[in-house]
Formats: sequence, structure tokens, C-alpha cells
Amino acid sequence: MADTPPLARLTDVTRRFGEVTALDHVSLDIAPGSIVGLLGPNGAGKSTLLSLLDGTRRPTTGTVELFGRAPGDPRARQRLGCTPQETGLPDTLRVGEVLDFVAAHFDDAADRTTIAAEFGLDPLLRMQTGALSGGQKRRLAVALAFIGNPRLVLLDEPTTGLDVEARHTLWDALRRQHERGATIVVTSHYLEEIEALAERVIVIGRGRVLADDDLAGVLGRVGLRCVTLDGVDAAVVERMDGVVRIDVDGRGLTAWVRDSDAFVRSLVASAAPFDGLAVRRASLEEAFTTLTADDERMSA
Ligand SMILES: Nc1ncnc2c1ncn2[C@@H]1O[C@H](COP(=O)(O)OP(=O)(O)OP(=O)(O)O)[C@@H](O)[C@H]1O
Repeated sequence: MADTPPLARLTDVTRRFGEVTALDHVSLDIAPGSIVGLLGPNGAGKSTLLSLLDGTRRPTTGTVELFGRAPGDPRARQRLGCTPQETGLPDTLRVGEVLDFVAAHFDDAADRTTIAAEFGLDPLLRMQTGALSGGQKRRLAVALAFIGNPRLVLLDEPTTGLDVEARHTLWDALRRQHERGATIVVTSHYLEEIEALAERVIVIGRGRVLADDDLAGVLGRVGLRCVTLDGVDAAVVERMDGVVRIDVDGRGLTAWVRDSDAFVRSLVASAAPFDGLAVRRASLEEAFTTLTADDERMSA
């Protein structure tokens, strides 16, 4: 499989919007077969990357290939499915009609009944899209990405606005589509979503690829624990192994650590006094800040 050509490839791609560099010398391949999670804070460049892959934008410098062709080429787009962050649906068309309308654009469309069943759209088929709830519209928008039997699917925050149950239903549908052979690139702010779906994770921060690894590898880098405690000497904590960063403010000390159990054991062994210890998982925002700080240190 080593020489299987990638479905999509970015080579040294930079994309600027005026003064803003949305993507900064990004190179990556999307190989067939996996669910790739694209993770990053607001403004990191995730949507820009997807728009280059789907051909709606062009790079300022560098090259983008989709199925070996320019992404704007209709022959490349026949096997591509997309759900952008916002989708406009024609209010007066029924859900079934929208599915049929989009399917008509593809040579080898998927079976509408299967798609409707998998995405929980059966009870909605006769409803006008204008009458759908926000969550139902989102499910339809994601289902439409799969109607053309695509080999590659780009989903930009597919579960935003969905409640927990709808989110899980959508994850199940995505997994089934993946088992049928679709390669999926999905952006998210939620580590939980990426953990549930992705095999490979690309972390983007300020237009650059900060990490590109399997899920376990990336979790090891961003899966930090956040320990808060009072009455402790910051110098003692700073010297301990596995401490990535500490902050001290009026409420006490916060340490971001790789292994909270090992941290607590070392703290107790140090015999330093402390009080009010609490451990939680670091938020993605905190993990990104740490990754970005690492990145700045490396390039300094
Ligand atoms: N059309 C545009 N004109 C000017 N700046 C833009 C444009 N599109 C994106 N940008 C800028 O490029 C950077 C990357 O934006 P992008 O939408 O790709 O980020 P993102 O990671 O998808 O963010 P979010 O998670 O908020 O959707 C941001 O600074 C954004 O303001």
C-alpha cells in the first residue's frame, strides 16, 4: 500500500488574505482509508485548508491536488463530498427532493433510501427544509456530502449545534460511511469528537501544522491534565518531571502536566506543603496554547 497515490496533496501551500496568513507553508497528504481529524482553535486555518482542497479557493503559493488534478477540475470533484460550516438549503423544497436534486449531479449516486435511513432523515423526507430545526438541517447538510458516493469527504464542524444524542447518531453514520470506503477529513474544536472518530489527527495552529500523528500520538501531546492547588511553593512544582507549564495567580497555582498521577506522587514524595488539590483534563484551548508555545520556542 506504500505507493497508493494520495487522494489529496498540499505541497508547501501558503494562503494569505491581505495581511493575514491563514496557511503558512503547509504540506500534507490525505491517503485513502482513514478518518482524519483537523483540530485547531478559532482562526487556525482549518476552513481555509478545506476550501483549498474543495477548489473554492486557490493557494497564494504552493500546489494543491485532488485525485491527482487541480481541485477546480469538475472531473476531480465528481468523487468529492463536502459540508461547509454553513449550508444554504432551498426553503420550499422537501428533504427528499433536495436529496434527489443533489444526487442528480453525480454519475454514480448513492441509494437515497440508504442515506436517508443512515442519517435519520426518514421521518423528515416530506418536510420542507424551511421547517427543519437547526439540528435537522445540519444532519441533512452532512448527509448530502455522501449522496454522490464520494471517495473523499470534507466536513467542516459537522456537529456544531447538535445535541449529544444527535451528535452520536451522526458519528455512527460517519463511521458506517467510512466502513463503506469513504475517506473523511473532519474539522472540530472538540477533542471528544476527534477521539470518537479520527484515526489520524492533524493539529493546526496559526496556519501551521503543529502535529500530524495517529490519535494516540496526538492525545499524548494535547491530552494534558490541569492540576490546581494552593499553598505550594511554585519553585518546587517547576522542578518536577512532566510539568509542561505553570501559572500562579491570586487563586493559587495551576500546573499543566502530562501524567497527573505521577505528578501527585512526586508532590507527596517532595514533602512540600499543599492544599486544595484538584485535577481535570486540560481544555483543548489550553493544550493548543502549550503546543503553540512549544512551536514558538522551537522556531526562536
Ligand atoms: N475571506 C477571508 N478574508 C480575510 N481573512 C480571512 C478570510 N477567510 C479566512 N480569513 C482569516 O484567515 C484565518 C484562518 O481562518 P479559517 O476560517 O481558515 O480558520 P478556522 O481554523 O477554520 O477557524 P474556525 O474554527 O473559527 O472556523 C483567520 O485569521 C481568518 O480571519
